[in-house]
Amino acid sequence: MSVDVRGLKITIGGKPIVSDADMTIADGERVGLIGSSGSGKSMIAKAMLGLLPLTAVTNGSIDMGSTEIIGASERALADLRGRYVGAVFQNPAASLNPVMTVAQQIALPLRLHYDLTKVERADRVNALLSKVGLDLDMAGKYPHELSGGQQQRVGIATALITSPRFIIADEPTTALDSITQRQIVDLLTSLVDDAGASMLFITHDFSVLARATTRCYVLDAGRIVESGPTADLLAAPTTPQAQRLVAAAQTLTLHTPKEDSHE
Ligand SMILES: Nc1ncnc2c1ncn2[C@@H]1O[C@H](COP(=O)(O)OP(=O)(O)OP(=O)(O)O)[C@@H](O)[C@H]1O
Repeated sequence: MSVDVRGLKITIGGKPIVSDADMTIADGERVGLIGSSGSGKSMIAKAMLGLLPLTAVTNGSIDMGSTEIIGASERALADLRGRYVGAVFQNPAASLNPVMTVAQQIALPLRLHYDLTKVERADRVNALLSKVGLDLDMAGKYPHELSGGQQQRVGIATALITSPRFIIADEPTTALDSITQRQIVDLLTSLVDDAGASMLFITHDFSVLARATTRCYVLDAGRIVESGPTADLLAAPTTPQAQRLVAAAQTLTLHTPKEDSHE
């Protein structure tokens, strides 16, 4: 699904959080949004999901597969989130429901938005468990019984269970160690590509960005200051803001060790 953001402006309590942001994500494209802490990345993600705080004033346009998000009804937004847009968040432990089993968690979007039998739901959950690399005996476990990497695999399965056309990944690997980061980035990108979906991948780490995306936007203090192919931006950033981020990333390079499992 394509996403077209035009002149997005978010203000909270009179304070500008995002100013005149323009972004496009083509159907099937993986695009990054990078910026330092507090630059407004999550606010853009929340605006796309229709989940901004009630105190936020939003202007501009977010066209998502021909649906205008800004000003859409709660019902339209819930339907869009449930069926067409999937989200993976930073802290899997906090975004999973602690009293739901893995299977219940993954099946929840299906229960809320689709009229399927219990058996059909279980079949889809089992298929997705294997796609995200979790054993079927994980289905009955609770989040606290899983490692951080396994929890994020459940988060990815929950985001993908309805076969969404657009995935928003908001710092999905920040809470993980570097080996697990690499596995989760590779898993997410391959599942998104297999599904032919598009993705916005938010991070403050250029090395993760290089692995996850082909094109990216640099956000600084709520403004998009640079954009282009991720490899070019990483090799030759032109704005001082992007140059600072790249320099910081060079000291925090993703490890590429030989061993495969560290969960
Ligand atoms: N609920 C809120 N009410 C008021 N201001 C908020 C709220 N949430 C975030 N902000 C402010 O909005 C700005 C952007 O925050 P945001 O979470 O989008 O940053 P970010 O780039 O995602 O940072 P990080 O990388 O640390 O997650 C910050 O100045 C933050 O203090």
